[in-house]
Amino acid sequence: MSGDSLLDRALVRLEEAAGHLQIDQDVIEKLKYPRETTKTRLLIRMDDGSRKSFQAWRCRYDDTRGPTKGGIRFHPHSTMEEVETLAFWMTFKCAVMNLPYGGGKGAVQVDPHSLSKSELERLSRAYVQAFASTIGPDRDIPAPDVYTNAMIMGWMADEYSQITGQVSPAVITGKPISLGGSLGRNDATARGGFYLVRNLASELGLDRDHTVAIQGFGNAGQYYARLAASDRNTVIAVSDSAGAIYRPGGLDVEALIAGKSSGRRLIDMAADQGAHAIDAEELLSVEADLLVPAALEDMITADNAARIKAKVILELANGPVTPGADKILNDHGVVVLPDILANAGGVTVSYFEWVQNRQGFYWDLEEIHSRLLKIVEREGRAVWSIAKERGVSVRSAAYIHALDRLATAIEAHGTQSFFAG
Ligand SMILES: NC(=O)C1=CN([C@@H]2O[C@H](COP(=O)(O)OP(=O)(O)OC[C@H]3O[C@@H](n4cnc5c(N)ncnc54)[C@H](O)[C@@H]3O)[C@@H](O)[C@H]2O)C=CC1
Ligand SMILES: O=C(O)CCC(=O)C(=O)O
Repeated sequence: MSGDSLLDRALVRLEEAAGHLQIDQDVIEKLKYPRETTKTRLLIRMDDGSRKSFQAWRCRYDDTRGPTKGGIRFHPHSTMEEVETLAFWMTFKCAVMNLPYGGGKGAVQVDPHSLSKSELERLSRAYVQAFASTIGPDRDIPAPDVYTNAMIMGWMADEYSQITGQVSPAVITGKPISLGGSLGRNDATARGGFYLVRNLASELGLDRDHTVAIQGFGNAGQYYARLAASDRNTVIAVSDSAGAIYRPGGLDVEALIAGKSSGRRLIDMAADQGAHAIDAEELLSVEADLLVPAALEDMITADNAARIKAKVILELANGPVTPGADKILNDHGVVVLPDILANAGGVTVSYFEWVQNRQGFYWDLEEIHSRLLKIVEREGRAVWSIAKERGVSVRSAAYIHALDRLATAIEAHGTQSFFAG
């Protein structure tokens, strides 16, 4: 790959995996470009009567294995390229877990914290109005991502039902339970990562009482902290967008979650916890056995990777480690459990939600957890075996596993279906 954009760097992983498989070059060519990206501006009325417009995108990267699937992000720095890269990752994530989906993603370039609740609702409804013909239960199925949540998914599902004149809960996942959401979707991203670490703990050299540092304290980070603490791990450092806190003896996770839900920043809770406020970057190099990036992409780079002391990195965020950092971590013996496997619990329980919506019959939490566990263990073990057998990183193994499935499906469709002439 020639350039150094986010998508170019993501495609490096595709090329690497392709080198390990006998795959038709047409397959690789197909996976290098998004199938369709739609861009629009959403125009909404603000509470004071003024008008504002926001750039928005939805990308359907590849639908060979099923309808495209992936979250919607509301973030002031979102770009079209970020959306396409996230949709590329979704394509591989769904294939790693063997879910019957392709990959998609969407975003609005907005700081949602600057909007009132009614402005946020109008923006969410405007997104669905703009993309009503892109999304659909058999075409493209959104879900929550950074700075979006169940409430927003509920508004979006409602808007879609109003537009189509039909109740269509399966068009969006991550909805409130009262609107057809699934039990267990709230902590599914963290739980999938937690099951993966627990299953591979002895191979990873992690004791039951290992220490954990978590970057990002939203849906993925908070639930990981809770699951880890309840399994006798010690959470020693956490961060949010305002800064990080560190206490070598362990933090009180439940108090931090309660504080965050009442609108406090982590650094404002440092004193209550007997913790030090540290530089956000310093969180990456604390003496923790496990480092969990759970914020945004490109956080661990060639510039800071050598300072990491953790034995294992669990990528709950999408794309937190750059290819340059991967090399350094590998040389230092740090094992990276890659995003497309580590954070796939979220989309897996989204799949369960979609299945339940379509069958109109809902499972209890025990069933959700046992189905998730089975898939994470099955695919996690398969990826681990590929890594050992081929002597490659866990990331390369996950890409090889996914690409094998994607190539089989692309070839089954027939390559003439997408190359004219
Ligand atoms: N929510 C989900 O189901 C899934 C989320 N992910 C990924 O997990 C990551 C986090 O997503 P969510 O937890 O859903 O988002 P969220 O919106 O619930 O939380 C994001 C958190 O990151 C923090 N943050 C933002 N910038 C930061 C920075 N520079 N340093 C430290 N913290 C920072 C925010 O303060 C907030 O605590 C993203 O990469 C997302 O794509 C992946 C799979 C599924
Ligand atoms: O739950 C989903 O469908 C997608 C979640 C997502 O956007 C992700 O895994 O990055």
